[in-house]
Amino acid sequence: MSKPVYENIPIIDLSLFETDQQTCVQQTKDACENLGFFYLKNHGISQEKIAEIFNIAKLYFEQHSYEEKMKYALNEHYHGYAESRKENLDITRKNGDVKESFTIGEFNDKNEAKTQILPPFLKEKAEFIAPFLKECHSLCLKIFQIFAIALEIQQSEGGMHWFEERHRSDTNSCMRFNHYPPMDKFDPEEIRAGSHTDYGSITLLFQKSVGGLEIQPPDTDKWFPVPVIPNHILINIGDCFSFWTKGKFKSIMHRVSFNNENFSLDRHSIAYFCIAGPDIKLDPIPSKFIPTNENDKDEKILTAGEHLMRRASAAYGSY
Ligand SMILES: O=C(O)CCC(=O)C(=O)O
Ligand SMILES: [Fe+2]
Repeated sequence: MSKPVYENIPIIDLSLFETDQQTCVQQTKDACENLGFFYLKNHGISQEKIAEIFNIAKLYFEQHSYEEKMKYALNEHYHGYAESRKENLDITRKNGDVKESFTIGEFNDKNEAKTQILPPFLKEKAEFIAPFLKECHSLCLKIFQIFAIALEIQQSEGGMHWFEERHRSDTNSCMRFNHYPPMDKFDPEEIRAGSHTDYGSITLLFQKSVGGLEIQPPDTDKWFPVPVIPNHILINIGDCFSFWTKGKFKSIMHRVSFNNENFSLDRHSIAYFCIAGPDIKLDPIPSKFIPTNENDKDEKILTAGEHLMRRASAAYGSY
């Protein structure tokens, strides 16, 4: 029997930002404080482009041998190809995740990859992939405006542009194609993506037909399925927002598991990880909602780059 669907994942209509900003901001604030996950509709990225990026990812995985893929294995930025079991998102588990992935970093204005050498197949598609990444990034910047308004960051501190400024250029943002191959038999000991929180600021997750994503809402030890809703992007808060808001915005555990219905099916997903510049500090933001106290001064403040590298190296081991 399938598990009940968690019914409280909010759906935010981004067109409200233009027509009823107050409602949009309040709904988003509630979503970030309660669950840290929400669906976005009317987000402005066309379904045709999303279908095309899934198509590119699928062809990349299908049309290249293991040896060919490994020529572009993960580099020092953790960009590139990661074979099945390479990543182990839940470091308490023995076996790695049953998935292969390809991570693409930022492009320059000439649509050239800045952080890696792309395999010829993806390089040929850069005219499509680079603007798609930029569109994802612009959507994230718009979401950050909503967050800054929600947190009432003072004009003198940067106001609604506070988070945007920290994600302007030369960030560690990246897009990851995930391919979860089918299993011959259902084995409850295996997992497609171990339980984890995301390391960056926010993640845009594009899901497609086959589900399996589950979340663990705050203060529970239960897992709830996150259904795929066509034409909606799933947004989740990453660790950096939890640091910036002292836990007010939730970065919650999620995983992709096998179940009796999906173990024999191929699964594809695409994540855009929006990550701040490497030197951006993760200290509490100037907001009346985030109290500061004397002890804050004694705490070692991480940068976004330090946090990312710690978590990525734990999950991937050596590159
Ligand atoms: O594939 C998915 O649905 C989720 C993947 C995920 O959580 C991640 O890559 O951080
Ligand atoms: Fe994740």
